[in-house]
Amino acid sequence: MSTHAVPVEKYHGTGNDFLVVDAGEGVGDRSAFARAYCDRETGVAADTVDGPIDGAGEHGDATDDAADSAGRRGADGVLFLEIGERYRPTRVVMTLVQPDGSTAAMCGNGARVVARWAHDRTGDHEFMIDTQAGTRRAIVSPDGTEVTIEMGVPRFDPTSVPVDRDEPLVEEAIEGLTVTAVDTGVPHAVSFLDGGRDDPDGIDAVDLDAVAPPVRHADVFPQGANVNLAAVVDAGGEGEDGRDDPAVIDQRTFERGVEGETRSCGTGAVAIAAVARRLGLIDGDTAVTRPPGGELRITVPDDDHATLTGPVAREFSGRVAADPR
Ligand SMILES: N[C@H](CCC[C@H](N)C(=O)O)C(=O)O
Repeated sequence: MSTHAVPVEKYHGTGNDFLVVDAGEGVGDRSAFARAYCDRETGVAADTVDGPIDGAGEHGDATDDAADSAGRRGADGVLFLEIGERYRPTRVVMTLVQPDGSTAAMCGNGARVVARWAHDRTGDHEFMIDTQAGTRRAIVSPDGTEVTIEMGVPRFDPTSVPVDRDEPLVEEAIEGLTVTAVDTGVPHAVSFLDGGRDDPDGIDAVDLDAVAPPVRHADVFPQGANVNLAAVVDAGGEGEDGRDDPAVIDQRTFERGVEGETRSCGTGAVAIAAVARRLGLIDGDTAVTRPPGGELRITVPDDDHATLTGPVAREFSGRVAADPR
């Protein structure tokens, strides 16, 4: 059993918040670490860590932070990162361990946080992020506050998601929701409803914590699924200047591994845009999704990789015990 202290940094992307730990810090039981420190009632907060860590600023130094998730105790996961600065561009191997102790192959907002963390360390603006779903290129904006990730091509085929079907699962009734299944690095079920956030009977009227678990655990998803509710607010398409205006889509996501709703989900945003495009619900191939924690910009060109863009903010740093027991 190891009792040494481990430097941690907290970041969030549109309210999807993560602890970042250097993989070389020797955390033995990563699942136990994530279960303890991600807990929303007893997990880590700026005032519970010993800090700040060397060269990483003071507690609460994230003056760029706009979302109201800053200061929330716990996190949506722990990113264990290994940075390879001898490569050009710099590579980062990313492993996301979730609050239930499981590992997710990919995480869009997590990857955005990874790029910002690597930017804060190196000053570089381009990175290759190695995930269990493949290598993803990341670009950090000139001022460091926004990150774009190349997300791969969304896949509907049953083997990729996976779904227990011979054909893609499209607009099928699953446990009370009408669902389309897509792989954006992790499995997603997407259900479009009629009303957006402004509609009193729209997506915010749904009790997601009640509706999502039966879909998340449905037999048709052998590895489970993240469950998204979406509503098209504006279909986008050609604007007055002849260029495509992005579609606007309200988003809510119940995440596997968190086993609850998160303030934002990047792979979910890409899944929603890809399904909207496939079902002909939006006119162009660009969309803005509006999860509770902010706004994400997505492109889903036909037969090409999708992209995900949005803000990332740094919350605080400090040290926690490697073994939380
Ligand atoms: N929040 C993440 C998704 C994590 C995926 C994970 N919840 C799973 O599939 O088990 C995102 O921004 O894409």
